[in-house]
Amino acid sequence: MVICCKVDIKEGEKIRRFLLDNNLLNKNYSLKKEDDYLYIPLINLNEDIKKDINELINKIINKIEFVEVNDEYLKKAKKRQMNFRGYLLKNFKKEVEEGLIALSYDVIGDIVILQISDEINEEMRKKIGKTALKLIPSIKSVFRRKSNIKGEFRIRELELLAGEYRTLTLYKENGYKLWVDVEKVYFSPRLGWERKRIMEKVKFDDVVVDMFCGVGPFSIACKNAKKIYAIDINPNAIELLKKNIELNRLQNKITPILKDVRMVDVKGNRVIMNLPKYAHLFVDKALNIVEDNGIIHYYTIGKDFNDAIELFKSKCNCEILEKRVVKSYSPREYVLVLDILVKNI
Ligand SMILES: C[S@@+](CC[C@H](N)C(=O)[O-])C[C@H]1O[C@@H](n2cnc3c(N)ncnc32)[C@H](O)[C@@H]1O
Repeated sequence: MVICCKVDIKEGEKIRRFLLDNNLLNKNYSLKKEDDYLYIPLINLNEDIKKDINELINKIINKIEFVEVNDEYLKKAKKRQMNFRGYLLKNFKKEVEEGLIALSYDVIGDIVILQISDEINEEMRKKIGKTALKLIPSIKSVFRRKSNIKGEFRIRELELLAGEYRTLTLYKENGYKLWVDVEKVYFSPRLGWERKRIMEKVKFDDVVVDMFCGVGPFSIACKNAKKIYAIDINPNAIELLKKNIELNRLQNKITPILKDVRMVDVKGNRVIMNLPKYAHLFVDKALNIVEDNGIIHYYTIGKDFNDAIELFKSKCNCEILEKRVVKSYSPREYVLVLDILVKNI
């Protein structure tokens, strides 16, 4: 049995608030409406407390009645679910502090990718995966990063921890949609804000060259431009890019090109170089693509901007319009972006 305060429904919210503020509300049960009355569950009260409440509540309303109600009558309030980070902190605090399990994870469509070290045994990894499946909303598959990003295609190995083995998913950001295969192409949802920043800079008469386009998130973010050349060497990325062009109805603007960018002959006034680890090797090609007074969005890895600035200053007459840290890369390094106005070469 649960003790409830039975009050006129019109006074219900006022009394509920009062009981909540005084820690008298029993949060394990829901409130129940019946006819013109509201039954508000209370924590266990002895007769003295009941008398005190009565006096207090009588100052707010004239009549209050305490009734005992069968607890099945009051629907049990849903226990507030712990979130996944809370679960990790509660059960794996030491491993989190030692860097074996990361609190951050990537959600790409209905797929989540966790960061759990090989040092955590397989049984435990799968247990964490199953919990992620329960606690992270709208998720169908849980993977963990099994390797770093590697190779020319900049992809990583994944290990399925829970849910279905499916790596293709639909991702939404900044008002556009993208098919992404988390196993076959590079994709980072952590660049969503950066893509928005570029999106806001694009002008209607821009010709964009996205030198390392992947499935096309930057190219599609530039959809207000006049023309976009989207280049990548990974056939899976270009296949998905083609689907993404259709999905976002950009057939008239984006030209997909499956080639090594060094073999592509195009020109543009806005060049995107999103290959942070190796972009420095492609600066000459970018300078060959960019028109005078065009802009290069140069992504690189470093602890500061100095090397990148020196590299460009040594090769052309340019001005750094903007520079910012995009995300962390390793404990002491960041992914950096510089917007470089190339006046002439
Ligand atoms: C870091 S990913 C970026 C992908 C995409 N811009 C994004 O934000 O999701 C770099 C991409 O460059 C492609 N790539 C690497 N070397 C290339 C080259 N020489 N020519 C064209 N694309 C290349 C890889 O296949 C990969 O898809």
